[in-house]
Amino acid sequence: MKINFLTLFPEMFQGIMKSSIWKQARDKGAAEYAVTNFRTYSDNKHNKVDDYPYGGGAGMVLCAQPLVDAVEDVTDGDARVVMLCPQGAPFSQKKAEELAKEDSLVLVCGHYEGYDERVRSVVTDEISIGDYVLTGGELPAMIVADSVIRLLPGVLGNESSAQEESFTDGLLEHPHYTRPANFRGMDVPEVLLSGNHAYIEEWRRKESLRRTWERRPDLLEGRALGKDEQEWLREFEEEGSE
Ligand SMILES: C[S@@+](CC[C@H](N)C(=O)[O-])C[C@H]1O[C@@H](n2cnc3c(N)ncnc32)[C@H](O)[C@@H]1O
Repeated sequence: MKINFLTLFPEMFQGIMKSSIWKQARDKGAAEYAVTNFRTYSDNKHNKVDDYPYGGGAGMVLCAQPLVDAVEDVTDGDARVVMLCPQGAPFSQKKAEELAKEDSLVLVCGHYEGYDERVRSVVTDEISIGDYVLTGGELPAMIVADSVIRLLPGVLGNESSAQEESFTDGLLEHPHYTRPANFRGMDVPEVLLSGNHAYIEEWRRKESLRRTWERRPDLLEGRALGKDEQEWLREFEEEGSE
């Protein structure tokens, strides 16, 4: 299996690749590793990979361009492209077993406030390692890779075998967008370009609820819903049944 890590911090992977099961897997020819700094794909003259969020707010957002170009360059068409993200599906042994059957895996490590929403256009899977927020996707990528590597045939040998962030207020965070306003035909929602902070705030609360309803309905169990939230939930349910 070839595992390619896309990261802004390649040095974080140096130790682990030379250690323990990771080293054994490589020595046995079961796993091959590549670590790619996606900053090298930036088409910005200063190699910038992040920008301010449309609609305002704290933190920086990873731009779509360098990441999408990097994914497209390192994949051979068949690779599973895994985005490490607190909003992804909870990681499990079952998922590790599924990934271990692949020949090629790309693990995308985010940073800052996360990704421009349009990075998702080149991603096949989104994985969260738990309901907490880490600084970057490097440790989660190592966790995912580690659980997969040890399942590869022959590797184990004789061994028997803050305020708006996700979960803070019980919901997943709303989608993010940064420049450009149109990326490969995908537009930033109009409201984020309006400059109207009240509308933007309302859109974010609603999309935060929608995302939670869509992805983690368990988080809504027992939640004391506000009047507007009840209304939005009815709206989502109606849209879903159309
Ligand atoms: C500070 S986090 C961004 C969190 C995002 N603003 C949110 O609230 O959903 C930066 C990066 O760390 C990684 N990360 C943080 N927590 C993670 C988790 N629980 N599972 C997987 N990746 C995580 C992701 O790659 C993410 O893009």
